[in-house]
Amino acid sequence: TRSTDSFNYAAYHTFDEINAFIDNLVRENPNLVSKIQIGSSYEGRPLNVLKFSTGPNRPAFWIDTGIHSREWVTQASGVWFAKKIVTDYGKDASLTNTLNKIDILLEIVTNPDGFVYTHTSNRMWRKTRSPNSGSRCIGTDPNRNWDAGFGGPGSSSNACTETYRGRAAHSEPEVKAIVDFVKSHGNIKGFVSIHSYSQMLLFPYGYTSARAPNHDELNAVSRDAVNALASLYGTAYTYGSIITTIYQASGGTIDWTYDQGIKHSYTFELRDTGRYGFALPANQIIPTAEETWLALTKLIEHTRDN
Ligand SMILES: O=C(NO)N[C@H](Cc1ccccc1)C(=O)O
Ligand SMILES: [Zn+2]
Repeated sequence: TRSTDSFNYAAYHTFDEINAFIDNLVRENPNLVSKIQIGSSYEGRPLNVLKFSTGPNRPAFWIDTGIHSREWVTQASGVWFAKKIVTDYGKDASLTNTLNKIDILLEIVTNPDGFVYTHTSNRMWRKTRSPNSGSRCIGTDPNRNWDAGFGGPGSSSNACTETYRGRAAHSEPEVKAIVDFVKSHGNIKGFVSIHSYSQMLLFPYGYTSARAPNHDELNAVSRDAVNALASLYGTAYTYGSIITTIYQASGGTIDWTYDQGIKHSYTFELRDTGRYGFALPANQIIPTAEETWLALTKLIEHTRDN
């Protein structure tokens, strides 16, 4: 049997277990999956991206999970998405159509230093683990470190806060690696950064109340996506721009990708709405991943076809 067939998708896993899963998936699917190391974390861990591709020089759709390390249902969902893609290619018409036209790029452990820290030291760690000169406090919020309204309202200059933006835009190697990859790839058409929790589907902007030029398109696609998500287990999501739906936040991932020209940029906030929060029980991993995949499929199809 294939190792990734016996992997326990209904449990939370360590960084090493997820990296072993990644290598097994690549080995089992050499004609569909490859691993790209886009850089290294502050503490020297690999930043690994899975590439699902059936042909060269294609546009791509990016998904990242786990940029905030404590949001464990997101990395676990990323693992499930990876297995779903290799399972459904050649069987599901929509996914097969997608992968015959565009690539899917998936970074599962986007903040590995923080993720290891949540396993070893502090389950509630959110930020990176880089030191801050002049402070005893560790870490930068990787969802405030992007060069998009960087340093504006909705981020903190205090290294001891959860939303510390960092000494400069792209100061964090985990962020810089994605910035460099997006720029060098040059043909990423859709970008989704997955967080938990709140049950929301969000689109730009967070750093300004200005409407995104394609706001109506983003809103309509989000509506379709949350309706698809709810169709499975009835999980209710809200949706809208970051600043109107949650709060003002500067230096966020998808504001930067949007301003790079990636007009199909979204952020998910997965289950739940606060009962368990970041400590979502493992028995909700697969249901969460299944319903989220239905929404992701809508975003991917729209990007593929537009
Ligand atoms: O932390 C989370 N979710 O885990 N998201 C919030 C809200 C958010 C979402 C998307 C972009 C910017 C801001 C945050 O403070 O970063
Ligand atoms: Zn988050």
